Amino acid sequence: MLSVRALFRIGFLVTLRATTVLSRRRACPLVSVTNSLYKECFSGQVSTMAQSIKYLGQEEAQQIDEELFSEYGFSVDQLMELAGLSCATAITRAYPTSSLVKARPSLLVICGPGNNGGDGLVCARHLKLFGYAPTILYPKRPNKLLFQGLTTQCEKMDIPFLTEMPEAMVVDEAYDMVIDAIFGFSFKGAVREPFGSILDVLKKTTVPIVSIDIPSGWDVEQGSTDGLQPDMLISLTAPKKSAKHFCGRYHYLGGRFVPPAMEKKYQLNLPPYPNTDCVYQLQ
Ligand SMILES: NC(=O)C1=CN([C@@H]2O[C@H](COP(=O)(O)OP(=O)(O)OC[C@H]3O[C@@H](n4cnc5c(N)ncnc54)[C@H](O)[C@@H]3O)[C@@H](O)[C@H]2O)[C@@H](O)CC1
Ligand SMILES: [K+]
Repeated sequence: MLSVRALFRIGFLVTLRATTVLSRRRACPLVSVTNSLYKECFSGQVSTMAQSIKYLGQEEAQQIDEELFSEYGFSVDQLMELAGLSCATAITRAYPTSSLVKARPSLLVICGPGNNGGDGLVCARHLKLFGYAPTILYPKRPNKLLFQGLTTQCEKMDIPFLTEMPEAMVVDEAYDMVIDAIFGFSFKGAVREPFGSILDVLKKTTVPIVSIDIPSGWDVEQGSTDGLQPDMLISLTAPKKSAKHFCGRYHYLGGRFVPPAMEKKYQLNLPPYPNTDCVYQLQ
């Protein structure tokens, strides 16, 4: 026989899971998003601030990226470290370990073949340092020292790497959430394998999905009508146009590395990051 206390605990866990699922499955008519709906998504005090930020198109995002390296002298690994750290920080704010339902705070980090995937590797490493138990799926690894180094760092931190994508039911059973670091602002066209199958599985899962920079598979500017519906989006540098179609619970800005001259040139209107914080909650 179950004690009254045990019944209460089961009831609490079921309600918590149902709330998460409902929030993930919340109807969001992406194609017909209008300005007023957008305002609804961005309700509350921060909405005024959020609306003044510039939403970048794909080419502009790539131009800024290129300029950070060519004109401002940054290196990729420098910015990737800051981007990944801000992602791990934002995740810790939105989902503190104490709020997670599994006995271990288990996260599945799925990394893609470009720099978005690199952000995912850095994020996983910091999440491990913050007390989470990340596992990484990294099916297409670029043959570059930067990514080999990031992979070694994770291996040396005892972060396990999966060899294949588990089924949706297994993901829901084993993990508290999925970090989507598959594609960022350079994504274009129809999704190629193995990522098409991975995204199909993700669409069937019910645990919250956290997307880094862009929900993977979404058009960078237009969003997607039948794509992922992440619970959290972490925009890096500045949100991209597709972020206007994001209807999850949490939207953070990260990547506090934009020099003021560049912010002015592109009229980014970034919000004031509080104190020394590397993230800003937009929603
Ligand atoms: N300037 C910035 O703001 C910074 C950007 N960073 C990250 O870098 C990301 C952009 O990185 P990248 O330019 O490497 O691009 P992505 O990481 O968006 O992806 C490029 C990779 O995806 C593949 N790909 C593109 N379309 C595909 C499709 N339809 N099917 C299958 N594969 C496809 C490409 O072949 C390439 O290997 C940003 O979104 C952000 O996450 C950070 O690392 C550092 C700072
Ligand atoms: K992503």
